[in-house]
Amino acid sequence: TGTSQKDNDKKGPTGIVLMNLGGPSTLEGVNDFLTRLFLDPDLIPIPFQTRLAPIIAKRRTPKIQEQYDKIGGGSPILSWTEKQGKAMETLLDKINPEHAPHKSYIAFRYAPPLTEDTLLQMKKDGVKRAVAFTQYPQYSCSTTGSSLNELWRKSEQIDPEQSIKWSVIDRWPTHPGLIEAFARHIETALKQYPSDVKKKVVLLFSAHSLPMVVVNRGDTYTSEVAATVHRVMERLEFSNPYRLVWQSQVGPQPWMGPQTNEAIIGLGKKGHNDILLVPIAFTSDHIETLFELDLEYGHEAEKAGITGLKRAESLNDDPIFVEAMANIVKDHLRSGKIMSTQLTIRCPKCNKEVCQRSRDFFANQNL
Ligand SMILES: C=CC1=C(C)c2cc3[nH]c(cc4nc(cc5[nH]c(cc1n2)c(C)c5CCC(=O)O)C(CCC(=O)O)=C4C)c(C)c3C=C
Ligand SMILES: [Fe+2]
Ligand SMILES: [Fe+2]
Repeated sequence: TGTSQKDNDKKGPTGIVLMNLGGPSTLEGVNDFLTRLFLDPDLIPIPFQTRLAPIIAKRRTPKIQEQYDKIGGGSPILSWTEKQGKAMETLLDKINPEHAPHKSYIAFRYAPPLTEDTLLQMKKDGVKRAVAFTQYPQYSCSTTGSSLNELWRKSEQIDPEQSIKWSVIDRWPTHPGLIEAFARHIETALKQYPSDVKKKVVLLFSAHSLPMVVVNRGDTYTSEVAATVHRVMERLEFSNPYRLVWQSQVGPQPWMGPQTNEAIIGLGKKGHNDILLVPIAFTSDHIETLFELDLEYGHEAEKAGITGLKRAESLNDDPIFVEAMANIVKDHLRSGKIMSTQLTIRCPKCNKEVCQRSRDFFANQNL
């Protein structure tokens, strides 16, 4: 009929918004990146935040600039995300023609492209249906929760008429494609060890740590990371000894442990010379893999006499991983669900109701 033809004309592409923390592409971008990060109460609540955040960021900038300098002058996360998005989009048009054309967008929380710029671009492109697809496989209020809250706030400003209908993929810690990609990267890395030590290599899964105050208010991140690890080990038929450890804690308060660097040294003391680090909570390379794991811990291990420390490659633009991304989106779009899960409940001690707020926003959408 005439009406449905008109509706089709107005349809526009299906927008797939890849949400992540982001990183500074250049050294000049480090201060802005850190300022946005320390301004985020969903990540770090600080008293007098708007006044103190720029001061803390400025003080920390030289140290972090030095780290980005050592990994090539900036974070590679934007270029990896662009590659992943383009490849996913092409694949989706093939495997999911009923929602074609798909168009991928990026919304970083602390570095360009920021949520507001992406929303403006989506309106320009005539997007009416969009999926907020977190790039953190495991949910945390401090990461995906923060990104969803930002999307909620900026949508109210930029799209008050709600011309874009949203749905959310908020976690995918045990997706078979993700597990397969991790498992293959581990198998590839294990081949670099001599055949007589291969079975003895300790797989040290390493995830970004979380402050214990966040863990203790019921954040699901740590258990979802453990779920990923368990599935990967199942897929590998528990071929090697393994542990889950936590890296990159900042500041003096208690964080989830054991710490990755202490675990490496501890294993060394017990006579384990062959250790494979597996970054398990972030899919692309970033400062934590390239600087902290490779350079910093690599150096510490060397000093302790450990000669067999290696790292599994990040998933980056691995076709198996990109296929997993496309399948996650396809299954989600076909399910007709507004949230990929309904697990995002109010944090018992989270006064800001960060998770609840984003759920209410998306639950009110009529797809
Ligand atoms: C799944 C990943 C991450 C979780 C969980 C996470 C929680 C978290 N982080 C901070 C504080 C900082 N994080 C910083 C950098 C940073 N964080 C992640 C990932 C997670 N963070 C990444 C990938 C990066 C680096 C980006 C890159 O390009 O490499 C920083 C800035 C760097 C620094 O100053 O050391 C801070 C600060 C908290 C407090 C937190 C949980 C509440
Ligand atoms: Fe972090
Ligand atoms: Fe919360």
